[in-house]
Amino acid sequence: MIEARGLTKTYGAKTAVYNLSFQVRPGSVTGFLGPNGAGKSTTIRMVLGLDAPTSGTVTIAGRPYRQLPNAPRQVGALLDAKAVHGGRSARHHLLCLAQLSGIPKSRVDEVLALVGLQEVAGKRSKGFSLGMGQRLGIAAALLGDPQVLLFDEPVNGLDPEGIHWVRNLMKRLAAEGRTVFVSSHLMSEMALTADHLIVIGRGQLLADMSVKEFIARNSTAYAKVRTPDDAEQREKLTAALAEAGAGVQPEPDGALRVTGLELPRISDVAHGTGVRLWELSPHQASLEEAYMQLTQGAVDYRSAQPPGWGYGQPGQPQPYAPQQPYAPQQFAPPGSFGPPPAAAQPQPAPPAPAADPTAARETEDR
Ligand SMILES: Nc1ncnc2c1ncn2[C@@H]1O[C@H](COP(=O)(O)OP(=O)(O)OP(=O)(O)O)[C@@H](O)[C@H]1O
Repeated sequence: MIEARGLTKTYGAKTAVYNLSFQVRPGSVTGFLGPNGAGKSTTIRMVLGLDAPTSGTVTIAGRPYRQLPNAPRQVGALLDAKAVHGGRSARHHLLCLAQLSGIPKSRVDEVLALVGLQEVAGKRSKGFSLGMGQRLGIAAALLGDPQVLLFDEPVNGLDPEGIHWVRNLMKRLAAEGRTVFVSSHLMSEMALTADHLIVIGRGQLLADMSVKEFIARNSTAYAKVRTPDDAEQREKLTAALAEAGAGVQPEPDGALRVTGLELPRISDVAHGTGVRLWELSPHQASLEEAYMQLTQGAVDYRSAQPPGWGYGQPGQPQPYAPQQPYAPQQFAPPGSFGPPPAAAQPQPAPPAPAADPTAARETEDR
């Protein structure tokens, strides 16, 4: 198990991670999510003893990484797949690592086979594609047959077959009772791979719960209602639904997104106003939508998108919206067809978040 308690890391005036406490348990895949600059890599580096916490602790099996006896056989990590001596072959690279950690040579061919690199094992890794480099990094992480595995963006650069392979590998490792901690930006992939999520924003914990609970808490179920293609009918129904207490938003495809009323009630209202329905279907947000909802106030870098794009309410401008203060653990109650989660209430400001995303990184500890 990995356990962080009050983990904090500052670089000069910059607080990268603040008071983070969580546990990563064996037997499941735990996804580690957060917008760019949230502090994921810094956290992983502290778990691995590569950065020292400013305060707080993080342990693996009860000890800080640096105090673990024979750490490479207990903990495997993929951090930066490019951090390989390009002049060495894949086999040579793994042999060097094995030798340094007292791992038998025979294990090298085992992991090469496991990641599907046997045929190119004698080739210099500088000629490797991004995907092959990722596989080599994963092979290195598995070398010591460790119980605890950390993967920072493991599917980066992999093709669909590779992504599928990594997904199954993570699940298999967890099913063997290992602790698997994976950071990723690919929500759709995390939804398929992870059992549990730890989400951070601006260095602070936003959520620590199962994927299912995360989606239920951070998204609002809604009904999609489609009338015949007739503006008058649609307006009539919109007015009647609003009068019955529903929230109604037009969707880009002409349908209506209705919250706050159960499906039978929507049907009754439509019937009462004499509007025919061509569609009345329940919808639940995806992990990606739930994640966007939760982290919208914790992103440092936001790109311009046309209004109506993404999960926000159609018509409300997304681009250049002022950053909302975010409220860790503030959720709309789970439930069907409720109103959209209330905007996060202002919280005490997190300590010294980066105001200027273009500010140069300090190089301390790197
Ligand atoms: N050595 C350093 N010196 C100064 N600031 C740093 C250093 N390392 C990280 N930071 C800052 O700490 C914050 C967290 O960075 P970190 O790389 O941990 O985020 P991340 O969640 O891994 O981001 P990404 O998803 O973009 O990889 C960022 O604002 C980053 O600029």
